[in-house]
Amino acid sequence: MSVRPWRSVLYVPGDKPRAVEKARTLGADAVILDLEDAVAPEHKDAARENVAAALRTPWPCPVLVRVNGLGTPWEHADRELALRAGADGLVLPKVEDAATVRDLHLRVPLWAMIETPTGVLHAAGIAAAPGVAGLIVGANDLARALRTRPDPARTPLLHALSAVVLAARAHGKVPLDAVYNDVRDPEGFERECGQGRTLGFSGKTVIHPGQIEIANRALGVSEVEAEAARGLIAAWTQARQEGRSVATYRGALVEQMHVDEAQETLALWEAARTDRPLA
Ligand SMILES: CC(C)(COP(=O)(O)OP(=O)(O)OC[C@H]1O[C@@H](n2cnc3c(N)ncnc32)[C@H](O)[C@@H]1OP(=O)(O)O)[C@@H](O)C(=O)NCCC(=O)NCCSC(=O)C[C@H](O)C(=O)O
Ligand SMILES: [Mg+2]
Repeated sequence: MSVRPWRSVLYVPGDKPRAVEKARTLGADAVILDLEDAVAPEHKDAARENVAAALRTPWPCPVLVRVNGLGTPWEHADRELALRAGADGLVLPKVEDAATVRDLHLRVPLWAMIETPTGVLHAAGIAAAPGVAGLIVGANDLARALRTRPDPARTPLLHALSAVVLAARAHGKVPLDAVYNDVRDPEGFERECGQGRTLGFSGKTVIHPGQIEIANRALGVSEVEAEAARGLIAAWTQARQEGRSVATYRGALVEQMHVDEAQETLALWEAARTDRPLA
């Protein structure tokens, strides 16, 4: 089973060379070099050059480039740069329908940001489009568009968050949760990571080095979980050897889907400990 962890995916402003270089060393599962909202209009050209330079040397993790959206003055130059410079994927903001994705005919995996009401309503079609590797929630834009009020439990966004997970999972794509804006609130961030994992997200997009380790822990497989997965598989194997179709482990029913889940858990646990060249 080939799996890759996406526990922490770090946005780095493309116009900050020092932050970009630092990002190589921070232990994020992937990095997004941002040309969009983190970069002011007057810095867009410099950011593009900086990102091109950063992509000339190898990275220890996948590097995606977030380009400016369709209809902006920068969209063509950004896309051209991401493709020419050899990014591992392109993050497209504010994707609203599958036709947009299909018309791009990209040669690299596309990560579609779902951050408008229309994008949420069309998330399943977007996830199904060829070339889409994953869906990323943009909760700042979405909250603004929905006119929700701030809520630590994210209650007003739960429907949309689940819609994104549902769409991505239905089509075998990776769902990534939104950023947590308060970089000085590790407890709140950890709570939100846990909520995202409970909802079914594979990982969390993060904006600060201090959030990476927390996301890797909260969305990763712990030693205790790996041990439980091994125990469950052993209980199942023994039951099958004894001719039984079902087993129990620690008092709970075990069926084939639980074994599949345990195997995926162990593969993720293993993958987080090894170098993972992109397939
Ligand atoms: C949020 C920040 C502006 C905080 O900056 P600052 O207060 O300067 O942070 P620190 O002083 O604590 O920084 C300490 C060192 O860490 C480096 N650093 C900081 N952030 C990053 C980063 N993201 N990647 C790599 N390195 C980083 C600093 O350079 C310091 O290093 P050193 O000088 O060696 O000490 C800032 O963290 C930041 O700009 N974060 C990224 C913001 C961003 O990318 N925003 C856009 C993506 S989020 C988004 O768009 C949401 C979505 O679209 C939606 O709709 O929701
Ligand atoms: Mg956004």
